Amino acid sequence: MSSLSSLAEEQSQLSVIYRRLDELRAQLRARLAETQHHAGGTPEARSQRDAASYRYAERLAQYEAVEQGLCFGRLDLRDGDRLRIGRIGIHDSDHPLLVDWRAPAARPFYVATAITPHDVTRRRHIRTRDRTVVELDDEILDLAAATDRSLVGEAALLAALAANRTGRMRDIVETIQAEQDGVIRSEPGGVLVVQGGPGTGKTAVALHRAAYLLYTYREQLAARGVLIVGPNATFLRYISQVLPSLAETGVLLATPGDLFPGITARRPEPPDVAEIKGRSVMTAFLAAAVRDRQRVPGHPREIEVDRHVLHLTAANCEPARQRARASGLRHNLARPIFTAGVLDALAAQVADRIGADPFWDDPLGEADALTSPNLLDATDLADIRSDLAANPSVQAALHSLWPLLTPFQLLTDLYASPGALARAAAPPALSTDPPTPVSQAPAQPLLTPAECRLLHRDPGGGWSPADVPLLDEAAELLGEDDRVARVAAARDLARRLAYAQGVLDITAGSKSYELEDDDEAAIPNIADVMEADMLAERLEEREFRSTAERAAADRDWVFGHVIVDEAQELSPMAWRLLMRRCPSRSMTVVGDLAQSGALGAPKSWSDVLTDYVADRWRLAELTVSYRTPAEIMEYTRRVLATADPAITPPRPVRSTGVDPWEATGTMADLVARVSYEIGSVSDGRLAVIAPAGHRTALSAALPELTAGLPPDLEARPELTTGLSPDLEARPELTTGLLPDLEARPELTTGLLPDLEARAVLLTVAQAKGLEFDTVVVVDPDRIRTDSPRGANDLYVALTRPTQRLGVFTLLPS
Ligand SMILES: Nc1ncnc2c1ncn2[C@@H]1O[C@H](COP(=O)(O)OP(=O)(O)OP(=O)(O)O)[C@@H](O)[C@H]1O
Repeated sequence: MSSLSSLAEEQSQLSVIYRRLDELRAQLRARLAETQHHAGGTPEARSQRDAASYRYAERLAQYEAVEQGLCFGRLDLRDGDRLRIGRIGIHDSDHPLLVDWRAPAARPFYVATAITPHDVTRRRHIRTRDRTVVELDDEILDLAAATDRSLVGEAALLAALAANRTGRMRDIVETIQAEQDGVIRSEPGGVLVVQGGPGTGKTAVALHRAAYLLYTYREQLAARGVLIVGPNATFLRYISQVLPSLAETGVLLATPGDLFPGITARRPEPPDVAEIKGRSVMTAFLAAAVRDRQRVPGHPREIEVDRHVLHLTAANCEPARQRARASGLRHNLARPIFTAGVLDALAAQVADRIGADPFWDDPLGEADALTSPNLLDATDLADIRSDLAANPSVQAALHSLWPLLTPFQLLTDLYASPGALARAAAPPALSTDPPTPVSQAPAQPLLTPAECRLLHRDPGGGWSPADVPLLDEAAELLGEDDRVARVAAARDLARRLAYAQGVLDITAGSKSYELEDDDEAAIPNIADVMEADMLAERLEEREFRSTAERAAADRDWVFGHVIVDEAQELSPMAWRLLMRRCPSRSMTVVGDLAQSGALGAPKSWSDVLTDYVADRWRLAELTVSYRTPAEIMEYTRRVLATADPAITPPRPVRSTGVDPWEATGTMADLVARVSYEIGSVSDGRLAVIAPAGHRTALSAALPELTAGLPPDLEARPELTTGLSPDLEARPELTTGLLPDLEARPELTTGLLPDLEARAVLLTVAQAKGLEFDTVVVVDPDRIRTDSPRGANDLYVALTRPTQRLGVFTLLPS
């Protein structure tokens, strides 16, 4: 019970903090208006203004985002000092009013105990509603009264855990526990693996770690950005409010399907196809597919050029192919070497015809006999070559032998051709090039004929998430022929240099007329301090874009830190892609091996990481389940034992006194059960988790389960945009969030379940990482048998509720 005087004291201090926040917001609004008021000016001035505007808007968004729960804690220190802890740091002149939760000074709020008090005598949790203090919860850190309780701020924590869910994840900044704090504040270098059972706060910790790293290592990370990878778009929507509420906006949230700029890969695909595409052998498979596009004619081909019939043969193309391959350049970059070689061979044929010296072998013409048999000189040959290069028939022949390829074209052609698939899969020993030494044992094919058949598909229809790492691998193998872009950039630089030189000439020229006074002559002129190239660089016209936006658009972008959530789901090929985006290997890998539903899932974290960092990674384990009450945890034990007997389930922190129920019956019985649960969930959320095969029947029987496509969709346009209404109204908070969904609303219609609805129908894959007050799992046996990793899927489904669990077996109708 909070005493009235304590409440009044906290209220008065809270009002001071909010007053200061209002002042800071007003200052920022004024500065923002000032920069937006100016228009025109030099490109440099415009660019600087845009950057300043962006900074002010971003800061303002941060100040707006912390309105709720701005101050949530107080530390009373042994020396009599008091620190108030909040979502951001706020100063009044040089006096700190509020300490940012990420600052070192705030750390004791999360880790101090009676036994290790860190100079804290009292920790106070302050609950507020809007700008009013509603409750205080004090812990006196007194060794005499110490118990072995391991929870920090237990009352506040249990209140947070018991609260109804909203369909959106909340931040946990007020009640972070000591083991979680250790992970959040771990240094950014190297790979940190965070392993923990369901509900141990892995996602929460990952998001708070991103906020912590951006705060503590801002210099280092702001320019390169932080990437957070989550399993699917529904999950990203679920977590998308956490970072803005922690006043951090500069993070790119993406699914693996978003990681190839220019496409949003959402094409559904059978798990066995995705599994094949995810195998590491696909690296060799794609390399073989690229080599297969570097051809020499199987049969001699004739090309007619200006009435000459020229011959393209394996013999005259093979040296060119070998030279191009030996260059070590990537396919598109090596192409000029190949085309040059073939053009030389064709030019030689033309030269033979038109330049042959008829008297070369004349026995009387001794002088002739010593010279070349051909009358054409090097210039003539060069002319012939360039005529040939411009000839459409020659161009078509070169294209068919060694085409310029995009990753999209390579994969589209490969999937569409059973022959190309078979050639790419052939064991290296059977491929003709390069020849394998006879002594070497013949290698296995990379894929079986049946697996190749699974990959076969017609062009069109979009890309699946499993295609994305293959597109990325293909981009690496093909390389980009950026000669045209480089020429354009050089021209642009020349233009800017000429302009800059003109500016300097004018200012230098004007100096001699204007500056007669010695004092004025001492004032440096732009021409004195800047060379033309420097000025040209500063005049570079740049559209201002945030780090997250630039990162999302650039395949070669290298992130400062990468956080992977539900990391157990990623395929070896997806890891290759992610490692390319983070050569520094500053990564946080968060997951639970026992929850993996993917075919070909890793058995250990070493399996995933050894190829990239050997054994140089560190492991942190989270052992306490905050989500799942003891009764439900106990019930799931049996399933976990079949999924992976070696795994110890996490320890629950609370119990609800409500045991899970089990029932068997018809669809009508299920409807009655679910309707009852919906009625009793009050303002919380319920999910029915069922095998995909039951989807149609269940949505017909239970229309209140929105099944991803709410019946009143027209009345709720916000559901079709992929952004929640509040984010739409606040574009600054959406920077980098779900950019693809914004641009492609059709993808969200019916594909993203509405988690904010009272009740929703989901498959296990859709429910991964989410949680609800009540969950009804339908047909557990079918979930178990639907996939080779069905026991893991069932474990995931059963561990989604925070309060109530029902398990219903449907009788066949
Ligand atoms: N310290 C904490 N204070 C308050 N709530 C917490 C705390 N830690 C975790 N939670 C809550 O517990 C729930 C589970 O957290 P989270 O989703 O991060 O777990 P997870 O380990 O990622 O689970 P899963 O593996 O099932 O996806 C969330 O509602 C989260 O807010």
